[in-house]
Amino acid sequence: MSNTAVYSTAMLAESKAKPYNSMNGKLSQPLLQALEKKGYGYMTPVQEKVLTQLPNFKSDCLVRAKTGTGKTIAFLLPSLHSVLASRNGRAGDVRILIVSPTRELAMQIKAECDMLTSELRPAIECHTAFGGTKKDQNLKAFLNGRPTVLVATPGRLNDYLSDQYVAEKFSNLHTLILDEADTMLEAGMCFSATMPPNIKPVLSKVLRADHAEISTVDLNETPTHELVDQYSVIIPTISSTFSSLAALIAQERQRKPDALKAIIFGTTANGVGLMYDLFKNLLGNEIKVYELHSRLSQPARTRTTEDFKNTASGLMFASDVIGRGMDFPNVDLVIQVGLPSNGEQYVHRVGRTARAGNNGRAVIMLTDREKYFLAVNRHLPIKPYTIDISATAAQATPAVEQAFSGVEESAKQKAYQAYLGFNKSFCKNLRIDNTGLVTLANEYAHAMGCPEPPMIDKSVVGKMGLRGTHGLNVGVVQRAPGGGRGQGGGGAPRGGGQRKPAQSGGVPNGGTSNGGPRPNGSAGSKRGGRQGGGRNKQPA
Ligand SMILES: Nc1ncnc2c1ncn2[C@@H]1O[C@H](COP(=O)(O)OP(=O)(O)OP(=O)(O)O)[C@@H](O)[C@H]1O
Repeated sequence: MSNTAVYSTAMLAESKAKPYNSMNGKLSQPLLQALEKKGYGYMTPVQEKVLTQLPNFKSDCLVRAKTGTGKTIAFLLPSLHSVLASRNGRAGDVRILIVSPTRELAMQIKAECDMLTSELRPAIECHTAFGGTKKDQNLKAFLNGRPTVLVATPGRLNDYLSDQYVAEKFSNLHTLILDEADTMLEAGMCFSATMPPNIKPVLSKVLRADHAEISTVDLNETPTHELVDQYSVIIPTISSTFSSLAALIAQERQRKPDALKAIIFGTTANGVGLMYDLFKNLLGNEIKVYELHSRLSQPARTRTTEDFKNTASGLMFASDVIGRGMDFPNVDLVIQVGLPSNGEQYVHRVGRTARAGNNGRAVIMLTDREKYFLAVNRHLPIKPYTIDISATAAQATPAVEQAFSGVEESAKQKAYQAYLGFNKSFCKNLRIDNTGLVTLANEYAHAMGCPEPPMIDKSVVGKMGLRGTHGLNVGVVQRAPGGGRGQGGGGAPRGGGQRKPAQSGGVPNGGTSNGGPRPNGSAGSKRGGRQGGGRNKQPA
């Protein structure tokens, strides 16, 4: 399903975009036929520039264009065309390697590639390789098949390349594409909406010195889309987060009572899981509520991605596994709760709405302490939210408290721990010391309805550098078998949070691996597929 063809074709035609049929004879005919079948009659600006301004389709190239403007097709078309035109290399070799920062984006790129190659006879194969899936099965299909195109995430790609036999299949590589290159290079052709200056020196290792540079973004212009109205809501303290979010969602739902489709980003996977639990209790009878983050099993992530792509309305609570590149049709609204890691992350999240020419809205909700983000990122077109939601937030408090009484204590414990871990790295910006951080986290716990601060395992406290900090409830956290998240779903407290004497020293099952300042951080598994912690290399 796609919202884009109808809009884009009309809008692109109106804006005098170049029609794809002008590429007859220059681009492989079956590729053009596939575009026509899909209803993509005109090039988006980035596609036009890549297809008409590159010295040739084999040129190294750095491309920068705003989010949601069709970069995927812009890199797939020239690389597919030139591989089809060259046709040398052994059958079964990978000719185009696309490195993607997340699994969800890898699957989306494969879908776009399959669409473009659907008219080719014989067909060419596009494979994926990413974590959370059965490696042996994927590898067998990869080795026995003819994976002309491979879309991979860095960890699994590294696995493949470290096996010499498997690496052989890459020896005739024609094109390397780094999608979302700025994240990829923290870790051919490079494509991104943002390009922080510290990435530039690394680019010279990937691209030839004479590489082409294509940008559809004025360098002084903000990379967010002009079609997104962006607002900030400043709340006095963290303790009103949940009631303010409830009030904000209620306010935004009034704009589209029957069919709001929104993504709500949180800062950590477990914090997102908690918001999902809360809002499922609060609004689950009125609107579909989804969660997507790294603590879910891969099948659950894949299913939710598909469901949310296809739904007309719903609230998706998400971490940065879908912060970049993901194309969910018709998202009306993006809400960010808490600090994004930086301005680029803010921009990419906002880019999940107003895609392919649709309008969208974005709201960032920050506490008074966190509002420095707006000053630091003054170039972003964020205006104060036009409606004062403080009164409705106060009215929403009893319902939020009631909904929290049905949320598992272990979910609150994990969200609390993740909050500490995430904000530890922002202490300086927030102008707080360790005691101040714990005070904030305890306010957050209070807002979740915890009568006292949830217990933190003493080893986690050590890893976070919070040993001896006043206000922490330190002990040895025991997880229920299987990682501490129950299988049932009835909301009864279980799992984490049982107290044992701190000196007993037993390392809890899976509870200690994410204590540091990395976003999205503590362990657990959950009904509906939330997983045990620590092993996931994916962001968020
Ligand atoms: N020429 C076109 N005509 C109509 N729709 C198009 C065209 N090109 C791309 N689209 C559609 O526009 C949407 C956005 O494209 P895409 O996901 O490639 O954006 P992007 O620039 O990579 O965004 P991001 O920076 O967020 O990764 C997709 O649904 C895609 O299929």
